[in-house]
Amino acid sequence: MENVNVDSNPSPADGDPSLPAGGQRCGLIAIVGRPNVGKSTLLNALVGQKVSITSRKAQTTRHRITGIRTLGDAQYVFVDTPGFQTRHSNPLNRTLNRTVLSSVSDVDVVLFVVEAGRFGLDDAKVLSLIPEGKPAVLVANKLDKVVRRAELAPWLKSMQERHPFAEFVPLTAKRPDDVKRLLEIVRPYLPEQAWWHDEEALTDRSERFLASEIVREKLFRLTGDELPYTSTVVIDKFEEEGNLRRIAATIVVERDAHKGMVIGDGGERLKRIGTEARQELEKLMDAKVFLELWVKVRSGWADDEERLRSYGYE
Ligand SMILES: Nc1nc2c(ncn2[C@@H]2O[C@H](COP(=O)(O)OP(=O)(O)OP(=O)(O)O)[C@@H](O)[C@H]2O)c(=O)[nH]1
Repeated sequence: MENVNVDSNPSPADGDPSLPAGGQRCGLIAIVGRPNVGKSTLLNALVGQKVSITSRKAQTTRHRITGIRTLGDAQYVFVDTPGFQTRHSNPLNRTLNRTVLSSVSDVDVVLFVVEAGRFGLDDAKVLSLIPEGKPAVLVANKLDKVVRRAELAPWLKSMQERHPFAEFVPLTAKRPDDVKRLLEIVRPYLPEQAWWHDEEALTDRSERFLASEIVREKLFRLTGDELPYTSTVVIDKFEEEGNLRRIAATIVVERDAHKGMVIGDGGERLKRIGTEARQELEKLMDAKVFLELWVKVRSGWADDEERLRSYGYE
């Protein structure tokens, strides 16, 4: 498996207390809220193109980093809160919610997202999981949909009574100026400490890593249980030309029979893997993606480097 290290900087947990902060700020941020309030939209806007859905930090094994944004002296590290489930209340979800509680406790600040002017039972359930002592920012999203702005003031006041929020930010996640303002508001809540990630690691290399992970995800999803997990994806080429990414990847399998599984009848399956991966990468990278996929048998001799198909040229 390709081993791309997206985190070349030591983390605080790696233990270098002498590392000078140099006026830098860095912290973990969780974005929580019931489904459909706009969390993904907000996250994408907050991190811009520097999305890294896969990297992990040693000191936050309970979190998956969903994105990182470095702006001025501050590095914002956005993390997942696994299992933040409100749709169904069953014993499993209740257990998950307890996990969430502890994972929310680790972060420096929580962005609690609701739709401006609305607060329902689902919102209340999520809010109840945020510990009182944790700095929480009320993000009242979809402000553009609020017709009567005058009614927002009393609503904000009622929200103030529900929870000791540190900040109240009505905004439209789709408006860049609003998102920039939110970053400025969050900045003081990030502890003064050295960045955990270097800026370079967040751009090209993490996109490269992202590409291999997305192809891998599609590969396993579309082949089901048939394909052994020893199969891997290697990125052979990753080129950036403005708003275009040219990516060539090789799916490496153990046996000829596995190769057949990946390719499928008449190349159908490989084609789907390529198409789905390309579409998702385009969304994540906010760029046009040309993706070429090859399949190679690791121990094979005859098919080495055989180019099977290329996709993305439309
Ligand atoms: N009008 C408007 N629509 C928005 C805004 N932010 C998000 N949306 C829309 O709201 C819908 C839900 O957005 P998502 O970002 O998928 O919401 P989510 O909270 O991540 O949803 P889940 O993944 O279900 O938890 C999408 O159709 C978005 O386009 C906003 O500021 N204004």
